[in-house]
Amino acid sequence: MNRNFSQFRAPKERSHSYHSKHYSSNPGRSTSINRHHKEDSYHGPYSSNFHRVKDRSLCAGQNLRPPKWDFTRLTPIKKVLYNEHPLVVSRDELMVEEQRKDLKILIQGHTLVKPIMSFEESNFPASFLTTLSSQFSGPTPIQCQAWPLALSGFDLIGIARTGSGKTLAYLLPGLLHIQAQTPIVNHKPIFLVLTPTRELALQVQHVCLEYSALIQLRSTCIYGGSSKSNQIRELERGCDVVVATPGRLLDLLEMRKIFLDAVSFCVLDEADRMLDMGFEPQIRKILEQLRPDKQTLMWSATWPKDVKKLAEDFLKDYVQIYVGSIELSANQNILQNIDFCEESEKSSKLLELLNRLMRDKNCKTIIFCETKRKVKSITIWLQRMGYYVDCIHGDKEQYSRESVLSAFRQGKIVILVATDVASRGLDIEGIRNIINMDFPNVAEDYIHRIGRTARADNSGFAYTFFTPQNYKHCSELLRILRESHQEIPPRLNEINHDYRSFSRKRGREFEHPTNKFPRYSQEARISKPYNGSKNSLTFKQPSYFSERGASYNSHGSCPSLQTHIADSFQSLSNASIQLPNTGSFHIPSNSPLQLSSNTSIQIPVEESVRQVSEWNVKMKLNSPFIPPPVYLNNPHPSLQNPLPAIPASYSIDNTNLSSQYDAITNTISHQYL
Ligand SMILES: Nc1ncnc2c1ncn2[C@@H]1O[C@H](COP(=O)(O)OP(=O)(O)OP(=O)(O)O)[C@@H](O)[C@H]1O
Repeated sequence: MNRNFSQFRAPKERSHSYHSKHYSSNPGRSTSINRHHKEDSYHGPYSSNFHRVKDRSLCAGQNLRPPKWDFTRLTPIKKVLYNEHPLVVSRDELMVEEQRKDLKILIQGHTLVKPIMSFEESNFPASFLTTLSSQFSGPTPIQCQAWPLALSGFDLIGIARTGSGKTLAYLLPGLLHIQAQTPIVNHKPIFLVLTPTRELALQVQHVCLEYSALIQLRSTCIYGGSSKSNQIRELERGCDVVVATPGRLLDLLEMRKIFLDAVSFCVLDEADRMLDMGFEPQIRKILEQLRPDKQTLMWSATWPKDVKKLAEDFLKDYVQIYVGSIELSANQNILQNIDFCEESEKSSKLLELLNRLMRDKNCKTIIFCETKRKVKSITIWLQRMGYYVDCIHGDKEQYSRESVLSAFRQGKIVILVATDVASRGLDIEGIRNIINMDFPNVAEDYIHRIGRTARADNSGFAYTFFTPQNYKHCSELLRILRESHQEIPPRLNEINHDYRSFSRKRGREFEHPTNKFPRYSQEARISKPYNGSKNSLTFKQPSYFSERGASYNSHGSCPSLQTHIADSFQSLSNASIQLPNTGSFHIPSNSPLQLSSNTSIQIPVEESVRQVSEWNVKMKLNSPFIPPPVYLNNPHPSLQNPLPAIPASYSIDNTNLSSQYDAITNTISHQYL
């Protein structure tokens, strides 16, 4: 693209007659445009080569073919809309360099487009400026550089930390781009935003609605899990912007309910995530449907190699903007805590942590887990512990996902347990803490997950349980911590050093020298018959969070959970008792049980009562259960009655065990469960 910067000019004004005819009242708009173009005989690129869907079971987009473009008939795209503000013009190269340095902007490609310093310098329409100024004090660094570049018609790749305002960085130029184009037959969309998740699509649509209404444009959100017919009806009414997830968009394309041949401004938000989720073929199919001369923008907080390939294939002569660092980097306003522990310790550590965090009035927290099953079991467990918590994962119906998110936004829920479906792009006010129950499989996900806190200029906390199974991520984690100027835990350096030297020496999976237990046999169990009884004692190394370890009692409602005694006691037929590493146990030397620290024993209750009667066992709660202040502060009616605390420990002596058991069960289950 050969660009001469003297070409920069304001978007060509539409004639007054056009505006009054087409934009005076939104509802009538599509009809008037249809009328206006009735005589147009070019029916777009789909007219001859569209293949009807024959088999719905085939993967989405299977029947779509790239359109054949007749460039002689295509209306030229007006891409260059930028009019430099006199203040920007007056800054020389040196000043611009300084400015980029201050804002930590790195730019590759066309470096001549200067960043702006204030909303006024953007030359946006007055309605945008008023709204922006009423919400924010000035543009974020990515907005400073991306707005002038996007309005100058460049394809671009924008990489900036989580929560840095990337959504507005692409939405506002996109909306102005629509305004500058010649009106389209049938009110087809001109601006397309693709997002990896439904929640992100809805969120982008929410922001888009606010700004598109200011310039009388219409935006529609197309996403899976909700009614197609409503979305089709919306499309039939005509729209200028479509925010979509790839699967549903391809469905509607195949059904010929949407046509993308007029799209001349396309955004891939969280492109790397879309590839992670296996959407690459779908994205390629969709991009093939768009005009080849369109303007394309890709956005992410991280930029792995496979997305670069996609960019090479679909972007032309593009500019790359990095804010902060070229390497993947986390938001520096997040204080990142790493807790080195065993899998089996996570549950008690989580409780301790939540007890502490929930004392703070500002306590909105997301707990990320690796699997849907784990999300479900932790949610049930925490609900039983009395926390007001709900979850979101891919198995949930869409309406339920949306209602949980809405309750979380409104503060009716203060803890959200989630899979990575919530790790990207979600912008929810007031999230203070992120807990990584499991370290994610890739370091990028760690950055995105913790990026749900400290949005815009706020700060936040991240807590990550780091187990030996995660040691392979040591060096990446170290790099992320260093990049974001965090204090490096000495243990992490140690582990990294050991991991590298051990894996070099052995050429196999690392085992830390201080390992006392077989750390990689997550599900290793030893079952021993107990006195010939068919009930057996089960030694279990992993925590009850382990998916296969979770079991349910005869009522099918209550998970039998190790580690925390409250759950152990309320489970009637199958309970577990954590034997803490405190020496409060007297176990006869001839017992078949040989305990090691962090080992827990799962014993059916009947057996355990009989068994413990022979020993003198003192059982302890791992941490005292103190009702979180959310009960006291929360406006939700079910949470207004403060609950009494459960004592930190219960003693059971070897007399009258059943009645002691009943008493404790009553205290715990009647009050809390
Ligand atoms: N100029 C600005 N000044 C202050 N806050 C802003 C500004 N622009 C946007 N924001 C706010 O910053 C928050 C984060 O914005 P946004 O969701 O666009 O971030 P993001 O960079 O897309 O994050 P992620 O990478 O996590 O998706 C939003 O609440 C948004 O309203």
